[in-house]
Amino acid sequence: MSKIGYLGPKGTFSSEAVSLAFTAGEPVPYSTIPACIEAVSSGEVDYGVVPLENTLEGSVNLTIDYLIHEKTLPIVGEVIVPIQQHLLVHADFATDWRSTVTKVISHPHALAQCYQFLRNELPNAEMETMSSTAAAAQYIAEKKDPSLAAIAHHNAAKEFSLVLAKENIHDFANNHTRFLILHRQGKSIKMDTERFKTTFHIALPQDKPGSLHQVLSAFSWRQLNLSKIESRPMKTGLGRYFFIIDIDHPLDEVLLPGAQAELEALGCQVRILGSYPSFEAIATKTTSGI
Ligand SMILES: O=C(O)C(=O)C[C@]1(C(=O)O)C=C[C@@H](O)C=C1
Repeated sequence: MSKIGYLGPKGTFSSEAVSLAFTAGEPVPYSTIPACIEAVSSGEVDYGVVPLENTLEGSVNLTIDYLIHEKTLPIVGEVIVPIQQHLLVHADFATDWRSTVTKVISHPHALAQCYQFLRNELPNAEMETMSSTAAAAQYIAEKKDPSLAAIAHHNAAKEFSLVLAKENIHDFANNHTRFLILHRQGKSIKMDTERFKTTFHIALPQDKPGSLHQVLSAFSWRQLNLSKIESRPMKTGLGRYFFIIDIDHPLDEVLLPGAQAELEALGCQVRILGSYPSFEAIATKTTSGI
């Protein structure tokens, strides 16, 4: 049975992504995203599921940078998960949370996704970050303190016997996170989807005017649709960036190799990070409206 690493503990959105992407396998929790990527790289687990991008908060830079600068692993799939954030408190203090809660704990992305809610409903509460939403839930369950609340998935409430003091507290209804599935040898996985993507990592030649324009033309005249362009610092000096480009197309024998050859002829360094199925999950629990 395959082992699947994810950002734990049980009850995170990453663990939800694992159960949506895999019908079988043994999920293995890690306390950080780099630890999960390292476990895939060393062969401790077969697959890793890591968050990459959220519709409200943008990229998870830690994932991108670790994958590019530390351990480059093939991307073999992606799963897009609807994100519904809830305010969790200990069951003994479920009714008075508005007057008792002075600290809200969660993953930084989750706190940011609920910024307006926190400003309006708990304007004086302090925010504290933790490694994951479920780690925050576990912490407040252990502390059993009326001044503490966590923001997390409803599975975390179930896992740590907490109650949902307020449901669906994310500021915008269209809240989704993209998770990447990694495998050391690039072993592909089957997903129930028609959509395939290929991700290129591109380093432009230094200080050449119009290089980015030329890169984009290599895709545009081939009518290849790009679903994301991300620039991240190369960490070698100010103004030096690399690009991660997602193309809405599987790796074929003509179009993408042609685009790659054209980019290399322009002096770019190109790596294909993966060509993979993209599965979009639907919400498992209905929203009560925001
Ligand atoms: O803390 C979790 O539950 C995670 O899986 C991490 C994470 C993230 O990195 O953005 C994943 C999805 C949500 O956007 C909030 C947090």
